[in-house]
Amino acid sequence: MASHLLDIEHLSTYFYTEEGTVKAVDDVSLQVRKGETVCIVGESGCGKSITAMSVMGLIQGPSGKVVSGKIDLEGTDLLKLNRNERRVIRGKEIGMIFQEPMSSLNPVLTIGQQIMEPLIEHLRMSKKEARKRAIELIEQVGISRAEQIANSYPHELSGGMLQRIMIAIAISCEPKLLIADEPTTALDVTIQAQILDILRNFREETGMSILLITHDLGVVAEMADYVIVMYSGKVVEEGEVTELFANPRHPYTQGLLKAKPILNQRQDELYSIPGQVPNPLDLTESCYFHDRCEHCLEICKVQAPELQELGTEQKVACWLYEKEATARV
Ligand SMILES: Nc1ncnc2c1ncn2[C@@H]1O[C@H](COP(=O)(O)OP(=O)(O)OP(=O)(O)O)[C@@H](O)[C@H]1O
Repeated sequence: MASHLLDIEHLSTYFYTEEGTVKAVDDVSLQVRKGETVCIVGESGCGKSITAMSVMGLIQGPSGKVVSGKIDLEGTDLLKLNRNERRVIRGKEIGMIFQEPMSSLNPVLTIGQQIMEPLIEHLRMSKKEARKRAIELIEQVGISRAEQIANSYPHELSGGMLQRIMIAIAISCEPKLLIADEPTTALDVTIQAQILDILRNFREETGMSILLITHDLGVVAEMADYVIVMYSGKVVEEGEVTELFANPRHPYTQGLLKAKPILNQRQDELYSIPGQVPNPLDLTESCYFHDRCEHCLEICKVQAPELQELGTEQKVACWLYEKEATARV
């Protein structure tokens, strides 16, 4: 079995607001193996982005804080590094692509300058070398007229092109891990497929790992080896993609899969999970999904279930499987 590149253990990240404490990420553990794509899925507000921002060291204090846990990248606990060491890891070992490329690019620098920056800083390239590599990277992400694009400013490019440029920047130093937070959400489906192709090809060529955050199960089906389902800051189910899609155990995962449109099949009404994600300031000791769950038991209303292993590599936090889980121990 391939070894872990990223090992997150019991991570908790909170926001201390005037209204109370938001446990955005609450005791989350997850692993990403070398060369593997792990997808984190869940509805808006489940803690997917804050998990990624915690790995990147981008949680904004003083209100936001990683309160406990370990984020281990190939033996280095990132939470023990100082700001400068973290910045080096961020550009060189871990690349990140955000949902909105426009807000991550600098409007007054050319595309070429922005791709050159990490090459000069982290790989110590000369300006000339960095410029040459920047042009190659622009070509590598499928943009023609690379020279001309390098001299353009962000506002001159389309959303799909900007997202490709973000990928070029993120992969420029050949990171071991690429974190992509909803990288295709703002794009139309054709461009979305092209962007996913670029990521997949690059993964195959370099053997990097990808941590991909999405609410789109179509993207998960295309990209993931392993899936983590989050709900209200917690992992509620996880497993190999084929196993999880074939046999989803948690009622939340089942609902997400039911809500996914099926290709070539006309559905008169798309299913959506009834109710909403609970207010993070109003969480009790219950299973957070209980009031949206068709299978709610009495215990679900008073006690949250632990994440338990079920069979090969699937884990679920749900009282419905308690007997099955203990029987296997
Ligand atoms: N700066 C902040 N201050 C207070 N609460 C925050 C802050 N940032 C995020 N949160 C809260 O943390 C929780 C998790 O947010 P997160 O952005 O990780 O969700 P998400 O699953 O990525 O959703 P989305 O798909 O909408 O980005 C949410 O309840 C959110 O309101």
